[in-house]
Amino acid sequence: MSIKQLGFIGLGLIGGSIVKTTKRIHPDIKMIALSGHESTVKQAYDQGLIENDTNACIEDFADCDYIFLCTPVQQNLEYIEKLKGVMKDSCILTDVGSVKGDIHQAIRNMGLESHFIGGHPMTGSEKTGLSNATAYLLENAYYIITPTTQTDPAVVSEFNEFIGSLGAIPLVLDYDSHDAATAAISHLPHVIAAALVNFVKDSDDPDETMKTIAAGGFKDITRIASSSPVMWEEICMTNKEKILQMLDVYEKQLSDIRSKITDADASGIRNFFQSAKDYRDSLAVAPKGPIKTVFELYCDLIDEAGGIATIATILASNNLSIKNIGIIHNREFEDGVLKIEMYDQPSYERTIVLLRKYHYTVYER
Ligand SMILES: NC(=O)C1=CN([C@@H]2O[C@H](COP(=O)(O)OP(=O)(O)OC[C@H]3O[C@@H](n4cnc5c(N)ncnc54)[C@H](O)[C@@H]3O)[C@@H](O)[C@H]2O)C=CC1
Ligand SMILES: O=C(O)C(=O)Cc1ccc(O)cc1
Repeated sequence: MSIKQLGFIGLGLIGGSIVKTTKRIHPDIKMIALSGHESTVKQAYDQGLIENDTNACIEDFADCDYIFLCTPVQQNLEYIEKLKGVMKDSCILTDVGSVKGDIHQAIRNMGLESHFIGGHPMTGSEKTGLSNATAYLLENAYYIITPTTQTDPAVVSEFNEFIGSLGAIPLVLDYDSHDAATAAISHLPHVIAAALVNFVKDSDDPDETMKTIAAGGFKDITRIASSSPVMWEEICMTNKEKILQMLDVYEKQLSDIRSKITDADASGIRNFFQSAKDYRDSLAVAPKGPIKTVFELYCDLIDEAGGIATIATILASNNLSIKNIGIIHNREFEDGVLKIEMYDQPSYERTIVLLRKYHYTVYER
């Protein structure tokens, strides 16, 4: 399918980032949008991103090839019925919501299964709004895709291709596995971060000693507590069962370490931290299983003529073939960094050792 027009309902951090990325990579694709605040639509128009300068009405979405629902998850559900009578036959409705079970249920209720592919970019931040959206937010992020049983595989493949063209890594999962996995690695951590912040707030003294001395560790683990309360309210309301299951298991973990501390079980305590450290340290290593493995590293480029050529020569003279190389700017390396992709794990590891030997700063991801 050649994509001519995309529609966006919601133009915040995620919707805005997809629009900005699409504009960067596919400048000929036309985009229209409606948003909670009309001023956001005007801003996007002024930035040359979308065609409309005031909120689009639902009927305007009739010519779209894909419509992206990019509002908080419960709001997304409300647009399905409105769009049903408007979408053209070949249109695919998709969403970026953090929970997939509810929207799949709503799609089934509406009889729209052959017209829907769920989506969830595993990237973002605690910030909100179009002003924080970037044309690089999706870069190298897994983008989970949850087709229905009735989505034509060819249509899923085209959608995967489009998502891949934006620099993200499409990964197909069923919606139930998605909701279980995200409850563990995203929803529960947000609950824990907020609980920890509330705990410190309630425990602090009138001089706010805890707040004053809070160091990097506390700030690292609680950054996501600054996320949108509306968004997290809606996620907890729609993934309730799975979040509760994960909370039960997590409470058991807390109670286990509590017992070890009570019993002064030194080796038990050490094992608790060692096992967490080993697993946490392994997160940087390339993923296993069905998840696509990408052997990418990032390297600060010395600001001089021939900087890339020097690195390419070092690698070539050591028989290391580069799969892909280029300067990128993304959310993590805003000032730009050299991204080098290798073909396999051994050459990835040798490249790191070699570049460090030549005093380059190398980041493993
Ligand atoms: N924030 C993050 O890091 C991530 C968020 N998501 C999902 O993306 C979706 C959007 O989140 P963000 O972009 O972060 O939020 P945001 O707060 O930055 O943007 C939300 C957008 O939806 C609009 N909106 C809200 N209610 C609306 C309504 N009833 N009608 C029309 N527009 C409405 C707002 O005006 C705004 O443009 C959510 O479903 C969230 O679960 C997915 C991945 C990461
Ligand atoms: O800020 C972070 O690190 C996040 O975890 C962002 C995030 C929030 C919600 C999602 O569904 C996916 C990613």
